[in-house]
Amino acid sequence: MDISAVNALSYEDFVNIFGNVVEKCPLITAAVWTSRPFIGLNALEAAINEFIDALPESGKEGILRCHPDLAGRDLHGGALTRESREEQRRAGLDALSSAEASRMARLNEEYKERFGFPFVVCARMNDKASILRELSERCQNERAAERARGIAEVKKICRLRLQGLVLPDAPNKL
Ligand SMILES: NC(=O)N[C@H]1NC(=O)NC1=O
Repeated sequence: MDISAVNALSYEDFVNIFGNVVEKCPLITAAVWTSRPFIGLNALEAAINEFIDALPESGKEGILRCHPDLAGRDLHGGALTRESREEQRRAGLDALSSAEASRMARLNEEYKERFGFPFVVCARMNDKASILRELSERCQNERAAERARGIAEVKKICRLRLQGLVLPDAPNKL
């Protein structure tokens, strides 16, 4: 779909198509519909990022809490969104050894216990080894730094999901 097709969508269709670019947060999509017309994919992404940045810290934590654990119960129970399942599969998280799976589960719990929100990382820019390493390192951070880091990862996930739905902006004709 190109950007003019995106701009022509009703809000119902817009939310149906883009409602999960931020995991389980269709409210964000519904809010940015008002900012149409978008001049391109980057403008749509910028509107989403601005909305997120304007939220109070509790709202940002709320976004993080909408994310499923990586390699967690939802992956094994088949309860993930289509997008999350595909991202976790590509990173190899559906094929962990039992040692890797128990390490991931233990670190995820430790992280949630410490911060009160789940560990979020852009799985498509990682593999299982880098995810485990990062999870272990980030458990040592301060809460505010982790909140900001998690939101930065949400934005990366969002960009890749948007790119899967919208054609890239045409290069500038100078
Ligand atoms: N917890 C977490 O990072 N989940 C997300 N990461 C990602 O790439 N897809 C997700 O659902």
